[in-house]
Amino acid sequence: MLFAVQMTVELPPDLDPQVREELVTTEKEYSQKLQRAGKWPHLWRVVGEYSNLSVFDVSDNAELHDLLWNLPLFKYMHITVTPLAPHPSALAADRQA
Ligand SMILES: O=C(O)CC1=CCC(=O)O1
Repeated sequence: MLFAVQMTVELPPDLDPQVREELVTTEKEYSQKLQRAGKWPHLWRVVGEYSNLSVFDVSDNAELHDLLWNLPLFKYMHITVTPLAPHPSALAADRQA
């Protein structure tokens, strides 16, 4: 199942810089592990915002929930999830859900 997920990061301005660095580093490691596993096939920056637009390829809602819940930056994110279905006019196979 494919889901479009937008994650907008809102770190507290007074967050300790070292904590911030550790969070960003562990977030990168976590996301790259999932990208290599094929669970997170698209990760795009939303231009001009501390936000990304991602596509997840997971078995079900529960798997997506677990992956998002375990994001190191989860508690500093506003997340919206959009379930995707195949579009009848889509040509590219990788655009099918
Ligand atoms: O920078 C972001 O958009 C948050 C994020 C998600 C995966 C990652 O590496 O950073």
